[in-house]
Amino acid sequence: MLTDSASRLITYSPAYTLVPTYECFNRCGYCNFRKDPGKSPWLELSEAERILKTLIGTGIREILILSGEVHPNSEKRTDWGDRLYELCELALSLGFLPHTNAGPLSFQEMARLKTVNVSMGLMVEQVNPTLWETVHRHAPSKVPSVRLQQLEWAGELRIPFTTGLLLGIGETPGDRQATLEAIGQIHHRWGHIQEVIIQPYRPGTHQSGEAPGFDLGELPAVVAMAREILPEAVALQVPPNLIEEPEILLACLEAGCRDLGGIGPTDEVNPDYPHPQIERLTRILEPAGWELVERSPIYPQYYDGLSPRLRSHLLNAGY
Ligand SMILES: O=c1nc2n(C[C@H](O)[C@H](O)[C@H](O)CO)c3cc(O)ccc3cc-2c(=O)[nH]1
Ligand SMILES: C[C@H]1O[C@@H](n2cnc3c(N)ncnc32)[C@H](O)[C@@H]1O
Ligand code: MET
Ligand code: SF4
Repeated sequence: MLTDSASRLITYSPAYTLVPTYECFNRCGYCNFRKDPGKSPWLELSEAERILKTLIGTGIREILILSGEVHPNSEKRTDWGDRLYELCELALSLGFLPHTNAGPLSFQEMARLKTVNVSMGLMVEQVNPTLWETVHRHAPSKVPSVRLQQLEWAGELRIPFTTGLLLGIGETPGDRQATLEAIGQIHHRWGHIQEVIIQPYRPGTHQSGEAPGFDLGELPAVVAMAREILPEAVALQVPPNLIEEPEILLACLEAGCRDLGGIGPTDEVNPDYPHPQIERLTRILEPAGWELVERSPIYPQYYDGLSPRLRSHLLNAGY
């Protein structure tokens, strides 16, 4: 049977995650990534350079800068912002394409990081404020209005943006719909949301609290709802390392998911769930008629909006 090859492409970004610091003043109950403030030495530029140089020629092109958060009022906040910027600048200078997710930023911090990132991101998680009484009880960064404000500012700044939902943290199906609608409204205003991650919470071995959990069998239906609510131009992403069952992954693709996110040596957020190898994913997808292809951390429709400098870095990286 001849399939329309264009519609059967699934994208992913060969990525490596650099962590400026694991310290975070928030304590999301489901987080296996965070360390207490002061307990995680910041990544030195010399160490980052050593790591990045080992990645040259390996096919990795995205550098995900994923960070714990220094409190906005902390006297270390400026140094933290500087370190984020310098790590992005270093990655660019070595031929990589940075994508930063460092939690909520001030407008100025975001504007500055825009100059050294081809795209950025932040999960909305959920817009249900009652999660503040449970998993987000000690996480001021997770107040829904704070997260949505970030998406607005990213739109105003014309930053190609990745966001998403975290499922299984106590939300109702209605909350999921409301979160998707909120993201859709902001995209309608600014047109900058390149992709929405539909992320199932999975328990790890380092988290501080519990979360209700999510039945992975429900994931395709949430993907289908997201496809229904969000404009076609907004790609849907699911994390293959958190979906061990090939049947569920394939059902998510049938439901409209077209992207598998950044795939690389380690999932720093969920270290208990290593990313699958591309060969294994190909073995799962191809018999079902899907072709797995590489993409850059910025989706093609946003290339023209890049600064000339970032555009040249994108071209030099082979996109
Ligand atoms: O390996 C991971 N990559 C994660 N990424 C990386 C993401 O898949 C890629 O950086 C983007 O698709 C851009 O290529 C995130 C990026 C964001 O902007 C926001 C949230 C995430 C979450 C994860 C994650 O849990 N694990
Ligand atoms: C980087 C993103 O990873 C998600 N995240 C944080 N902890 C977990 C977990 N245990 N399982 C799945 N996703 C998680 C959050 O949505 C965060 O914003
Ligand atoms: N701390 C940020 C957030 O929760 C970055 C991802 S979590 C490691 O949005
Ligand atoms: S999810 Fe992000 S904000 Fe929450 S504790 Fe972990 S690192 Fe901090």
